[in-house]
Amino acid sequence: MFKVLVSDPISEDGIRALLDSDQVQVDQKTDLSPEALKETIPEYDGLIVRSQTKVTKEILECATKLKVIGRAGVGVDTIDLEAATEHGVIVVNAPNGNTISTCEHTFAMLMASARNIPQAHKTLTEGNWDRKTYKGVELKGKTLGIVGMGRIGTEVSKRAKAFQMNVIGYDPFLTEERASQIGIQKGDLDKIYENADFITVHTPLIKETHHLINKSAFQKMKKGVRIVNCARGGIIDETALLEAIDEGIVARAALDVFEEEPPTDNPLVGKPEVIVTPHLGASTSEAQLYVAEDVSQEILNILSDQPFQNAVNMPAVNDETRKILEPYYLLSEKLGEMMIQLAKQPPRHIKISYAGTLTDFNTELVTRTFVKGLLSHYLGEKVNIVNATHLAKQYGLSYSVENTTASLGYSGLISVTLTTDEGEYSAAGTLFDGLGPRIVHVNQYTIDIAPTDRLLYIQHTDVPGIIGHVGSLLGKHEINIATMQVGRKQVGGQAIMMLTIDKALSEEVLGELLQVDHIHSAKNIDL
Ligand SMILES: NC(=O)C1=CN([C@@H]2O[C@H](COP(=O)(O)OP(=O)(O)OC[C@H]3O[C@@H](n4cnc5c(N)ncnc54)[C@H](O)[C@@H]3O)[C@@H](O)[C@H]2O)C=CC1
Ligand SMILES: O=C(O)CCC(=O)C(=O)O
Repeated sequence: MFKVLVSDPISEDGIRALLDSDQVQVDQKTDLSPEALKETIPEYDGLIVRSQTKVTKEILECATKLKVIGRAGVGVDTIDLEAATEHGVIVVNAPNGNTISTCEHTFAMLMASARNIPQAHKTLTEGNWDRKTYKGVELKGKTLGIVGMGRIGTEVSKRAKAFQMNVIGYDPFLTEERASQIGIQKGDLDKIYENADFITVHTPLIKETHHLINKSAFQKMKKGVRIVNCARGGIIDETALLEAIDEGIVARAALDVFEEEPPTDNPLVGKPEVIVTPHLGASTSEAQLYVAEDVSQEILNILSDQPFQNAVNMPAVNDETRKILEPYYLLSEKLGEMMIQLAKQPPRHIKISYAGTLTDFNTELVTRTFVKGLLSHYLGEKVNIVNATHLAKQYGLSYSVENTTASLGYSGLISVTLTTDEGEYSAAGTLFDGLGPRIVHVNQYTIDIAPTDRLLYIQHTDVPGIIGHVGSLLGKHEINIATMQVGRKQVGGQAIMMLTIDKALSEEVLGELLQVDHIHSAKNIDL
């Protein structure tokens, strides 16, 4: 039975799939302090949060069983992603469920700022009938600048078009073609600042977007611009915004989000030119239902080892690709385990080449599985496909991946080279129809062996009688040989022998083997 903790208020109907599952016990504890969360988190396999719970490094360090964090929303800036990845915890979000609600809230803020609705409401409820102060502006014919043309930005642009606004969008991924499909102009920040009567931001809060709208940006804007932020506090520099309002550059600001939430002593809150809402963009019944349904389903999928879509620290693989690649996961993991045991020094670099049909797919998970196999031999269960490449980096182990045409006649081939300070180790594997994974090259010798539990790897000179010696020595020690493969590059030259055996050789037996003339090394390989 898996245990999932819901630590923020989430739609109960939305988590129905989890509540009804007989594989999962759900605990809803929405008033935990960070200390209390640290104490309780070790019990849980899954955690569902909105933006209230801050999933910090310290909490993740205590989360010894945690496999997945579900963010019922888009922004994952309240989760320490690096720490989650390091601890092998998959983070999934619900990127689509609150798009419309947030877009509609943005539009409500835009219109409220055009017509001074909250300010007018306030004066009237205070007993004043003031029609002069609150003269507004029309949207029709005005220019709206949208910074961030992702899901929400795009929906905002559609609604702005319906209001007959001119829209200029800026996004590093916005092409001319897409802009013209949506019916907007593609611009850059300067074009937006120069032309926009309204500006709305819809980017994530990341290093590049922190204080994206700053003092110098405000200096370039049209006098009387109205600005909306329903994305994240911190995209707009609040100090610079305050100055720009005081200087008369910004006529109105409408903010749903703040650098500090809830805002304390924030001079923007209460300023007559500023409309504020307490991070309500996604607060509709519909959005809360959708995001809770989406993360619940993802959590169920992850806990039951089914495909999932919205991991932010893992690549998504569709069902069809997964079916094709799944057998290669086992092969690549075994290759990784084998190669780390073959290497005599710590690896510095891994080069993975994919050939044949594998080049048609996103093989990132195959790569991660290889790295997992390689690391887990020494690091054990703490390594998984979420943190494998991250951990590799921590150990100074770099990797590169390439697609090649050198499939050597196999339908799909994975070739790997490990570089160490004292040389390279290589291996390649494929899938044989009906036979499953096979290792077909080791250190440039051609062989054909299934990566089963226990292998014996021998390097020797190609002379008559070696196979007999090995066979009788293992027989003497009652070690059964299941299969044996010999690979050589030329007659009488260096050769390798790989055996599938039923039990590992003790140090003594390995020692005896090394006494045999022409045997240079022998090694148990545990897979
Ligand atoms: N107020 C609220 O309650 C809610 C806020 N949000 C926030 O809204 C924001 C946008 O959400 P979505 O549209 O779903 O995300 P999205 O990922 O679909 O779109 C974000 C876009 O920003 C673009 N971008 C990144 N850096 C940029 C830069 N420097 N300049 C211009 N564009 C840049 C990206 O290319 C991407 O297209 C996020 O920060 C999210 O957390 C989302 C839902 C609710
Ligand atoms: O959970 C919420 O209401 C916040 C939503 C949000 O900001 C997001 O999805 O990024």
